Amino acid sequence: MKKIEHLGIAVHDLEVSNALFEKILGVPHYKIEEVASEGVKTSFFKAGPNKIELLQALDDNSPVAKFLAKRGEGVHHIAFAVDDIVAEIERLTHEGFTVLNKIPKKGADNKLVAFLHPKGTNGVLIELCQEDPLSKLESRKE
Ligand SMILES: CC[C@H](C(=O)O)C(=O)SCCNC(=O)CCNC(=O)[C@H](O)C(C)(C)COP(=O)(O)OP(=O)(O)OC[C@H]1O[C@@H](n2cnc3c(N)ncnc32)[C@H](O)[C@@H]1OP(=O)(O)O
Ligand SMILES: [Co+2]
Repeated sequence: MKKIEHLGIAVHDLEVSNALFEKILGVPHYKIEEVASEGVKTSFFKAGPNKIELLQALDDNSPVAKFLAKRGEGVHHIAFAVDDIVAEIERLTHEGFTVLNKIPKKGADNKLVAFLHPKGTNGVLIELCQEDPLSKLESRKE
């Protein structure tokens, strides 16, 4: 694990929470992105070298909707940056952690992501994030 890549915070209303976190952090969000495959709409802030990801559920089937219904708004996950997400998935699986998706999936902000079940991580949902090499190619095409 290289560093904390972002802190994910589940919110009911992205617009309301964008305004709140702009006040808290003193900077505007730099990106809003929907990740339909995860059932989330995200908003990103930079706080110095750190990143905050606000997450609103797109529908009731979203994992964030279930989290909000059960626990309300709050810290949802911690994401770590990794150089090689496939190797990390293999390493953590070998260590006995439950990796929720053995194949990395497309995340927000040009990342490939995977998640560890919180049951095996002291109740903290852990996300692994690797820069998506394809996103560099896509940005060159633009
Ligand atoms: C990818 C876009 C973006 C990015 O950064 O790129 C994201 O970060 S998307 C984030 C949203 N996506 C996910 O969270 C995917 C991984 N999460 C899941 O697969 C589920 O949420 C899962 C498996 C963690 C829980 O789903 P389940 O259907 O089992 O819900 P339950 O309410 O029954 O939960 C079971 C058990 O886990 C506890 N739980 C659930 N969510 C969390 C959480 N975020 N942090 C800590 N603990 C969590 C829940 O309380 C239940 O425990 P119990 O003791 O039984 O109450
Ligand atoms: Co995240």
